[in-house]
Amino acid sequence: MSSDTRILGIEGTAWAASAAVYDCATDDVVIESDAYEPESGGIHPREAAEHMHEAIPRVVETALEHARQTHDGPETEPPVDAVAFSQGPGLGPCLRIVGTAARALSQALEVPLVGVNHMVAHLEIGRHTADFDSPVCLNASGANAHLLAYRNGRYRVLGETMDTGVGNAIDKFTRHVGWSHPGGPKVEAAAKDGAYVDLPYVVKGMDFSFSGIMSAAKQAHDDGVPIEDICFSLQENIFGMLTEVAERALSLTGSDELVLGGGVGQNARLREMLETMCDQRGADFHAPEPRFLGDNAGMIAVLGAKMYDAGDTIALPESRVNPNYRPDQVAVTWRGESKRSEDLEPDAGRETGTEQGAEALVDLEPDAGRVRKRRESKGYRHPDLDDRLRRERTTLEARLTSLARREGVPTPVLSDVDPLEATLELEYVGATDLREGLSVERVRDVGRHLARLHEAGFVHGDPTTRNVRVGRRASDGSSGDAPRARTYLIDFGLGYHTDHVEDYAMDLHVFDQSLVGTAPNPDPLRAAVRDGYREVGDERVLERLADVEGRGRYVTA
Ligand SMILES: C[C@@H](O)[C@H](NC(=O)OP(=O)(O)OC[C@H]1O[C@@H](n2cnc3c(N)ncnc32)[C@H](O)[C@@H]1O)C(=O)O
Ligand SMILES: Nc1ncnc2c1ncn2[C@@H]1O[C@H](COP(=O)(O)OP(=O)(O)OP(=O)(O)O)[C@@H](O)[C@H]1O
Ligand SMILES: [Fe+2]
Repeated sequence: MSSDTRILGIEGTAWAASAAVYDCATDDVVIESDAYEPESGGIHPREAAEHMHEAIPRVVETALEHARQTHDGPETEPPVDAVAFSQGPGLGPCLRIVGTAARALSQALEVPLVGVNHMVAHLEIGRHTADFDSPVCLNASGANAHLLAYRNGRYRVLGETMDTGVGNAIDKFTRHVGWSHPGGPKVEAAAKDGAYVDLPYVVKGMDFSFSGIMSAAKQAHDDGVPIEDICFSLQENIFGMLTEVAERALSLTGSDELVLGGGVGQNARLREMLETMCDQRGADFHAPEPRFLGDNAGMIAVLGAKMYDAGDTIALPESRVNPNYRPDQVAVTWRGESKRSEDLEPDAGRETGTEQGAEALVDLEPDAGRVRKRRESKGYRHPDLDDRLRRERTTLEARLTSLARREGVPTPVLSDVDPLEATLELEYVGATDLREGLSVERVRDVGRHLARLHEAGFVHGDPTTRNVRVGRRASDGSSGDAPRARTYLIDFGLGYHTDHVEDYAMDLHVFDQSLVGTAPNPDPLRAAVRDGYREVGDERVLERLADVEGRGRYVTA
């Protein structure tokens, strides 16, 4: 940033009472923090609030003192241009103390207030320190875990945890085994001497869930499995899941930049996996220095400065805190024209040669009417897990692709499968991916197709706009009045049999998120998916979908 803006930032959403001064001219960030460490158990909201009450005035005073000393204007001038604070998400009692302190300071110093979304700050600090243009952001913090990408003035949630945040999941396990909070660093240390044991691994499109793996880990501990092995395997699976969905997000958006944010981002194994994944696919990876990863006011001050420079300040009546403030609720005012393009553009579809998906390399041979798909070994994954996933998914893809066609859903005909080599040979279908050919009619078809699968008792598992092929091949010579082109579902490797309404709703939710993440005007498309689904499927699934979407997952547990 080229301005000479100076901002005081205040953070206190859960455990870190923190204040910082950011000076745009020098790009210096000075942070003063005081951590709350629970005597036993996890974070108690009331105790955390008491900590904020005590520590916030102290850290703010230290930061302000620094601001005064480094201020070279007249003494009558305030030492900073604005006060930025974490407005949410976080623990209500903590947020209110921070909000009150920020309002008081802004009045005393006679400078404006800037209300910062803590999650957006976790990702903007990485974009700032990396100087990336339009990265995909993986936020791995205590109370949250999600993938975000910028599109049309907002950070869109491409994928997220379906239950607890990643740090909280780990902390609950360590509480179960009697270790003190926070557990993440202890798991990291114990994992150094561990060996791999099988644990659940759950991703659904770009969403994921930790409840299954955490119960299995607790059970393994109760059954006497060595703690080092559990810690090692927890890291391999949990971070493997996060890395896999991050790769899927890169593939879906066509971005070649990834940034990491959040307290769990301090974990060296997670960073190593993300780095390896990005290397393997030719993308750039950046993790900010550790002081910017865990909760800290530096990230609040830096984003506060960008917002202030964009004129994004708030009046007192708008300054109420919001414990459930979602990142996609923030109107992004501070991102000008980007160097490459306003929005992320997916890779243009190549119709011959080799296509790199998130999981596989696909050789396209449209003239021969076939494709060969090979699930490549992933260097970031533990070899045992890698073998297991590649085999399981290849077998499932073969089985469910055929099963779906028997249920009347267009899919490629399978000509060969080799689970050991993780390869498939399939019919070449469609003319382009749905991503390049979105229309209301086509997504309505997808709604019908998904309903047919669900009526037959299974889910696709990863129904994104890239996993739908549309249109005829040019050689079909179809024109104007010809029957409407078909809409094919491909890539069933994450599918599974289930009779749970929740799983069906999640399947729709995954498709919905891919529309929101990639379509310029998603709302009519989202309505059409539901219309198509309603024609064939069960209304209860749509009701559950509304429920899935309405769930406030941004609650510190
Ligand atoms: C809403 C806000 O209050 C919340 N903040 C938060 O959760 O604190 P954060 O500093 O981002 O993350 C703390 C988590 O980060 C984990 N953690 C810290 N060091 C770790 C390490 N080396 N390996 C794994 N986890 C680690 C801790 O166990 C803890 O669960 C959030 O951002 O979700
Ligand atoms: N049967 C097919 N006919 C035509 N094109 C195909 C076919 N299968 C795959 N493709 C093309 O290759 C791309 C990648 O294939 P696929 O989705 O199966 O791989 P993947 O690595 O599992 O991808 P991802 O996990 O990113 O969805 C598809 O988006 C599509 O463009
Ligand atoms: Fe955080």
